[in-house]
Amino acid sequence: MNETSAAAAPAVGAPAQPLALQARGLVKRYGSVTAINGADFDLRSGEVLAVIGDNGAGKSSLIKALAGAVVPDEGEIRMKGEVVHFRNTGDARAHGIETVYQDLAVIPALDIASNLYLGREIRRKGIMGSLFRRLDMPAMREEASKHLSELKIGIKSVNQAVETLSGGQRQGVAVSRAAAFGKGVIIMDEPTAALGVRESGQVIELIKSIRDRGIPVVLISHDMPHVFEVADRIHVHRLGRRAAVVDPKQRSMSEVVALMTGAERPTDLEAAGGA
Ligand SMILES: Nc1ncnc2c1ncn2[C@@H]1O[C@H](COP(=O)(O)OP(=O)(O)OP(=O)(O)O)[C@@H](O)[C@H]1O
Repeated sequence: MNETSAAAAPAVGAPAQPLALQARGLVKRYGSVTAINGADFDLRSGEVLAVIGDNGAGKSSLIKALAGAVVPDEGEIRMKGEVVHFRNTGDARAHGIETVYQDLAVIPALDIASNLYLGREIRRKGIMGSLFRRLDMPAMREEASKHLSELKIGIKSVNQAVETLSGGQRQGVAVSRAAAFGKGVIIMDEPTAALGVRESGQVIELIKSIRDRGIPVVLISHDMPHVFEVADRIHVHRLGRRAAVVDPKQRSMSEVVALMTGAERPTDLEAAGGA
């Protein structure tokens, strides 16, 4: 167990730390399809929680509910113990939840600094900003450089257009944007799916840097080696709900895949949400 997850597990007798993000009994139906079928979810402070499951298991629907992109029909979501109601992604963002989707949502023709501050631009001080809505580009560039270097993303200039970057670097910009604003939770949906080996490795390092800064990360991934490299715990999703929470130090990759497909049954402790 690493230091951060050790910190999340309170000593015997110590008051339990509220979970960074928690859900109980979430349900989401689309007509006759039940995408989320009574799902529970627990994210501890300072951990990387991998969410895995077969195609159609309902991972994306769960994550969308946690990110405000889908409003569940039933169930409860809490942040640090407080019940929250997300009507849209803006509500979740206002609570510090940032999501990096697979399709990234970066604008290739814009430079890195503008991409980082997309929709949250810094305006110039005084009347130029308040009335004429002029952007404070120097401030945005300076801040953008700081965010990139904090995560050790090696990009020469934030004036560079995103279309000139490699896939891994683009992913780095999207992750930096999430890390710059996601003070509560960062959710990443298949961040390495479209990347090569070296670039995937860089994204895994980024996830570790974010955890090291104390921000918990939810990582949806089909890539078991990545999951086992970076996750503190693994949430196994099956048939629209949480089937188990697994400690990657206690289980092999093939066992976890068997839990995911239903070929193997979880222990009672794993089925109840793990240790
Ligand atoms: N907007 C929607 N309308 C109708 N059905 C939907 C909608 N979104 C998801 N579903 C259905 O809900 C189920 C769960 O889908 P979801 O995308 O959440 O699964 P997933 O585990 O993320 O799958 P994958 O790994 O293939 O992306 C599927 O049967 C899917 O077809």
